[in-house]
Amino acid sequence: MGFEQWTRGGDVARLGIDKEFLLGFAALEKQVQNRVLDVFAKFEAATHAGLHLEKIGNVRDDRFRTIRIDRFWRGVVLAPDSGDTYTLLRVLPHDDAYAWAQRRRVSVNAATGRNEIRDVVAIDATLPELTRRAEQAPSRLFADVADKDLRRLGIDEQTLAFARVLTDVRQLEMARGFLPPNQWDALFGLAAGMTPEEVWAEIGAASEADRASFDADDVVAAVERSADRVVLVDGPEELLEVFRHPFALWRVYLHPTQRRIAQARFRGPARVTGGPGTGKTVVALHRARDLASQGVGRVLLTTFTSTMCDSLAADLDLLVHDPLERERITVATVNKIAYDVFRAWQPQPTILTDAEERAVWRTATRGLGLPFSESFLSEEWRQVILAQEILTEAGYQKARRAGRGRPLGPRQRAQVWAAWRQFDRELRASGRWTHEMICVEAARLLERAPHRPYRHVVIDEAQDLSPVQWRFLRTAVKPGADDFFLAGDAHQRIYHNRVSLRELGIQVVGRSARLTVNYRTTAEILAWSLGMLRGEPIDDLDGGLDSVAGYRSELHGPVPRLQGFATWNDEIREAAEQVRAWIRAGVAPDEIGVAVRSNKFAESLLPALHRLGVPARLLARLPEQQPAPIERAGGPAVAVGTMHRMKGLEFRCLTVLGVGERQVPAPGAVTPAGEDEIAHAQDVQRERCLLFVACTRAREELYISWHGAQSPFLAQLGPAAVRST
Ligand SMILES: Nc1ncnc2c1ncn2[C@@H]1O[C@H](COP(=O)(O)OP(=O)(O)OP(=O)(O)O)[C@@H](O)[C@H]1O
Repeated sequence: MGFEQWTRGGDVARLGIDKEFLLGFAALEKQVQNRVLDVFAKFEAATHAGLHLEKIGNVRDDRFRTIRIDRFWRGVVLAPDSGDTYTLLRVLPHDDAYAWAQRRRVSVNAATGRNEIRDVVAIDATLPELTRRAEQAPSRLFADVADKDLRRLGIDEQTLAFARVLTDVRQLEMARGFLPPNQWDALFGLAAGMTPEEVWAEIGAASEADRASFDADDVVAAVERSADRVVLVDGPEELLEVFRHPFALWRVYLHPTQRRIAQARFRGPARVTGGPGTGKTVVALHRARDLASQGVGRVLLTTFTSTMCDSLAADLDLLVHDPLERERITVATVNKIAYDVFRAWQPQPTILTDAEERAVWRTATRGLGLPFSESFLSEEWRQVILAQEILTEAGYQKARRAGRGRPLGPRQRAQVWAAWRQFDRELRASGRWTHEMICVEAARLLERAPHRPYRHVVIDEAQDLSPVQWRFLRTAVKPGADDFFLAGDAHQRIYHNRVSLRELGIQVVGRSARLTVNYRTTAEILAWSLGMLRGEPIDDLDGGLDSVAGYRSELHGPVPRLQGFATWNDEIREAAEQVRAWIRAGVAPDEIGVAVRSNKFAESLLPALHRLGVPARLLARLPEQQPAPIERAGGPAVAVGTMHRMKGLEFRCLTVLGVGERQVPAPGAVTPAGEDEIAHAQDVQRERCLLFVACTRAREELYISWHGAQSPFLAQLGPAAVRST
């Protein structure tokens, strides 16, 4: 074994840090982590004469080196043939580090130009057995894909030979650890039913002209193109910054599609869609930073609950280091921004609670003897009168009521208008306001103001904003390039709001991208949860229908466990047992969530879990769309909350309780079919989406139970581990 001195005439080197290195680093004990930092900070500065890279004997690729961390640990480093860009690949125990490097080879992907490392020994060892099985199998996994398409997607000769003998997607999944990663991604996309064109776009394949410039031996150029896997740092401070939050991979490594959208320049409003856990929030955060770094004007990063805003702000603090850039970004709920604008005009508005609002509608209908419920009137006001900014009865008589179901004749419209006038008078007389009225007023104020407060607005969970919130935001930003950026998923709509972006003057046509790779949830939980939505016609906010096709996860774990019980108490007992089992298995209590449909269930659950020895805290009860502080009782505790409260959160393990026929869909949240068929169908769909949202908060394990008969949403689902007690 030879030694290579690290000092190179005082040149300052650049270090690349591979995603796997950072993950390995995160798992080390603090003391060893400090040693790693020490070694590489010095390595980076190229001043420590005693440091050396060690060549490895018996290798398939002589660009691998090891570096000593301490007696036990070694780093594996990719050294360039020339130049000073070294990439930290792995941190492993001594013998494993050598074995790892001896089995592998680096190459440059022909489609993406990025670096790929494959386990040559594993590929060679697996191929004969797969070939033997393929000869007996009736069909092959990629029988329908031509060689030329595979090659265009960057599949090289060794991987092609391997792909051709695959007969089952499970074989491909098992090969994930040893095939070159970009090529594996391309094959996995094809196996998931994507067309070669879709895969081509998703892997971030380069244009023909760029491909021609790729040099298969130039691993340094390839490292520079590998931003999804390797982050390049230029000094010890940058190195320290990356190592400071080793679990937050999303800060440094983005999927090529995520990066493209986060950094793109758009002529007008743009949006990113995608299933749960595909990194839409991550894209919104990176985009907010990117826009702030342009220095063109203020950026608003917003969503509809303050719990989610708190988490956006915390993540933004991790992501943005430049105080000037951070200062340019405001993170606040839409209601809070509107409220601030409003207060400049009227300092102390009194806000109506939900219960008070219902009482005012009740008084209006009773006083006028009208045949409408409070909830019907309140929705008619929000979804039609406010949404279309209707100011006169004549305007309301002519208004389109798309999606409102129950038809209203001229006489009934006159009655609704009378009720609304009464409601409005009552509120004005008592000086009270709803959030919607504040938004409307704030929008009027901004329209008259000489300047718009923001240059860019980035909206997360856009599917749940109400029409008046959209109108307010429209007035908060000057129309133009990069004015709006929306992140959202119509399948996760859990409130009543249905909007047409086009009608609101927010045109995203041609500036929309979709993410499909789920980073949060295992394939087992995702596939099962998606089953709930299959066939549901979900509108995409833009006059079309959204689809769940192509959503997939590369993570694996157990299938969701489902169990029915005779009583609620039996359910709670088993849930407590499940939670204790997770804690015994090493899951921290605050990485566990318990979701239920109603506040009533959540509140009864908390003391019961305490009695059964489970440390638990409540995601506090507050009116919807209000801040949700977490009640803390000291120490890490399991989070108990309603399905609504689960939005924007994620847990390693999750149980969803009370998914019975009488609880989900919640009878009080569904308009009876006899009263209004369209409203009924919409309400049922929203309840279905709510259960979907709750289930997709689970990262590794999902346990669902009910008492009595199970929810009809579960009854239609495919195989999972179901038991009945
Ligand atoms: N490029 C990435 N690398 C590593 N982790 C990522 C990446 N992108 C997203 N994640 C992680 O995946 C999880 C889901 O991301 P995020 O919350 O942005 O998804 P989302 O699409 O907004 O989800 P949902 O719609 O369900 O709220 C988070 O834990 C996030 O850190």
